[in-house]
Amino acid sequence: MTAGATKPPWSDTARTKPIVLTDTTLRDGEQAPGVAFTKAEKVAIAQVLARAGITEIEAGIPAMGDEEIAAIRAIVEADLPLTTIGWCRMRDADVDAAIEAKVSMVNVSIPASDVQIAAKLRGDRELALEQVKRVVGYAREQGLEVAVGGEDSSRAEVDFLITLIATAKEAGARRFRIADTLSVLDPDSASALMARLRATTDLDLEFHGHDDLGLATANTLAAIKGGASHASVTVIGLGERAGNAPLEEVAVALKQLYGRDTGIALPELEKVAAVVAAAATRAIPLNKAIVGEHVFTHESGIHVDGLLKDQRTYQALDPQLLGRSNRFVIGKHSGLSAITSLLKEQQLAVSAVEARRILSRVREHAVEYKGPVAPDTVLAIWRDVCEQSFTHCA
Ligand SMILES: CC(=O)SCCNC(=O)CCNC(=O)[C@H](O)C(C)(C)COP(=O)(O)OP(=O)(O)OC[C@H]1O[C@@H](n2cnc3c(N)ncnc32)[C@H](O)[C@@H]1OP(=O)(O)O
Ligand SMILES: O=C(O)CCC(=O)C(=O)O
Repeated sequence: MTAGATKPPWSDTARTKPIVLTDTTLRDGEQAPGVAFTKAEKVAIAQVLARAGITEIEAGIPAMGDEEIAAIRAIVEADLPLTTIGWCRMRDADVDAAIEAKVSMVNVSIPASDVQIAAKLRGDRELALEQVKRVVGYAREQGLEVAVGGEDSSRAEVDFLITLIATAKEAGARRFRIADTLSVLDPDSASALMARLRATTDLDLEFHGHDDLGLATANTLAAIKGGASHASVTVIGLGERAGNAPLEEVAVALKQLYGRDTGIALPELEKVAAVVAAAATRAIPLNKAIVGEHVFTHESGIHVDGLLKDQRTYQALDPQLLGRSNRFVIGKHSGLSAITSLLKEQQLAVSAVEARRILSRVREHAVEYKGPVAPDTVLAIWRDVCEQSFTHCA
C-alpha cells in the first residue's frame, strides 16, 4: 500500500469477525438426486440445525409451488431462533411466492457468467444488471432482507462480478453469494477471488462451494481466509451432484485450524447428521470426516500402542470437542498391545507366547469374516489358546 493510501475499513475486521454458516441442506442439499424431504422432515431438520446454533437456513424454493411454500411456512411458524431464507430466481413472481411462504429474507439468484446469462436469461450483462436492480428493489419494497446469489460466479469475468456486486448493493441487497457452481476453483484461486472482491466492497460476501473435485471444504476455508464473511454449507455435504461443503467439516476445521468461531455447538453435529441422513435416506460413510462412525476408531497396532502410551501420538482432533471418544477395535492390523490391553481389562493374563498365538488367530478370523473381531470372540480365542497351552494362562 502506498503512503497516504487508505486501507478499506473492512479489510482487517472481515478476517477476524465470526463466520456465519448459512445452511442450505433444505435447498441445495435437497437438490441431491432422489432426495425429497416431507414437510415434517424439513421442520425437524430446521429444529436440529437451530439447536446446533445455525442462525440462517435456506429452507427451500417457494417457486416450486404450494407444497414447498407450506413446508417453508411451517418452518417460519415454528419460530426458531434463525433466519429462514427462500431461494428465488431473479423474478418478481418467485419473490411473491417467498412472501407467501412468510420468509423474512430471500436469496435472489442471477447467472453471473456470460455462458449462463446468454443461455438462461437469453440476454446480455446489461439485462442481468437491470434484473438485479428491478427484482432486488421489488423485494426490498416488500420489506424483505435480500441476498443476491451470483450463480456461476467463479466463471464470471471478475470486473463484471464487481459491477454486479455493486449493483446488488445499490439496489438494497445486504449480501452477495459467490457461487463456485461447477467447482472450477482451487483453494488458491478461491482465496484470490474473494480477496479481490473483498477489496472492492463492504457488502457481506458468502462463498458457496461445490465438491466435484473434493475441494469444497478446502475452497470454503480459503475463501474465508480471503475475506468471505459467510459460507454456504450442507449437512454431510448433501447437494447437487457431488454435493456442497459439509457443515460439520467447515465448522470444525475453522475452529481447529484457525480458532475461528461459528457459534456452532460442535457436539450437536453427530445428531444433526443422523437426522439429515435418515430423512435423505443416505447412509453416512463410516469414514466421513467428523461425523462418520469410525473417525475416532483405531485398529492399527502401532496407533493403538501409541495412543495407550500417550494420546498425543495419534490424536490431533480431540473427540471430546465433538462429544465423542476414542474407541479401539481388534482386527487384522492389531498388535500385541491391543490384545493384552483388552485381556487386562477383563483381568485375564497371558504370556507373550500365548498373546502371539491369540493375535495370529485374530488375524485369521478378521480375514475370514472381513471385519473387526468382537471382544467376545477375542475372549473365546483366548480360552481356546489357553486350553491348549502348557500354562493354561495362569
Ligand atoms: C445452481 C442451482 O442450484 S440453481 C437452483 C436449482 N434448483 C432447482 O432447479 C430445483 C427446483 N426447481 C424447480 O422446481 C423448477 O425448475 C422451477 C419451479 C424453479 C421452475 O420450473 P419451470 O417453470 O418448469 O422451469 P424449468 O425448470 O423448466 O426451467 C427453468 C426456467 O428458469 C429460468 N431461470 C433459471 N435461473 C434463473 C434465474 N436465476 N433468474 C431468472 N430465471 C432463471 C430458466 O432460464 C428457465 O426459464 P424458461 O422456462 O423461460 O426457459
Ligand atoms: O445463485 C445462488 O444462490 C447459488 C445457487 C447454487 O446453488 C449454485 O450456484 O451452486
